[in-house]
Amino acid sequence: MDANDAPAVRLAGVRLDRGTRTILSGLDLEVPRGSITAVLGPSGSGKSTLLAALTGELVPAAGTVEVLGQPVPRQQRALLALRRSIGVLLQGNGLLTDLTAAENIALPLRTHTRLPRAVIDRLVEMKLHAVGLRAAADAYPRELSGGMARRVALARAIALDPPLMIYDEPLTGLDPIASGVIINLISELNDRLGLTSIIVTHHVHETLPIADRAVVIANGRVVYSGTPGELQASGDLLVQQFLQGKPDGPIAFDSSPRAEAA
Ligand SMILES: Nc1ncnc2c1ncn2[C@@H]1O[C@H](COP(=O)(O)OP(=O)(O)OP(=O)(O)O)[C@@H](O)[C@H]1O
Repeated sequence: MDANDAPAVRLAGVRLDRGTRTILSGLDLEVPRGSITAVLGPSGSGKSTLLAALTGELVPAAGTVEVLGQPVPRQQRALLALRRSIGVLLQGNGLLTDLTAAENIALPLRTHTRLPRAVIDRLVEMKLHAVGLRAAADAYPRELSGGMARRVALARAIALDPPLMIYDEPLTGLDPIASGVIINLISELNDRLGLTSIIVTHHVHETLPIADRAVVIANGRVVYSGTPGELQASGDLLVQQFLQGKPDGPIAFDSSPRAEAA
């Protein structure tokens, strides 16, 4: 299969350990190109661990992880090249406080390209425009609302035009209006720029409307993978417990595998 026809992400028989503990096992997943996939699951279920396997931070204990048509490399240079194709929006935004919004967005372009200053300035302007924040170019992060800061972080994550976007809890700490803006932006950027997006989140009800696929992980494995519509209709007790946020059911309230192993 041509690398461009391959799914954006493919996991086959993957097991992920942290130290001697198995966090997730039996992972078989495909994320189609162009899609938005919501990765859901209770706290401590291993969502961030799954993301770490996609970016090569965590080497699987078993199985294969392919991203953008190639196995995640172990060799440092090849890994860095792959990481440039993955835009990551982290929970804390990660903006540098002594740089303006525009300078924050320019940073990956300055670090990873040799483009002339004028071209970088133009690209930064385009990215700010893409997130609806052209007027905030010269503002420092402390001068921005939580929602605006998240949009600047998003503009920085797309600075190098990565084909794959990973969002780790993009709505955490935002009010409902700002959440709506971010979730619409994620959907719009995915469609307009032809990206593939993976959103790890607790915010099930805000995220499912823009998702093409949903994956639920709990108790160390994938308990659901399919469309959001089928997810809501699923009779699976684990899935229902998670969707309804009930403490009692097949997901242990403290779902950490450490508790299970104890
Ligand atoms: N670097 C690490 N070393 C050891 N254990 C870890 C490490 N990172 C995570 N874990 C453990 O792996 C398990 C899964 O954690 P992970 O952060 O992947 O879950 P999560 O679903 O992303 O949780 P949350 O929704 O709370 O962010 C947890 O029990 C956690 O304590």
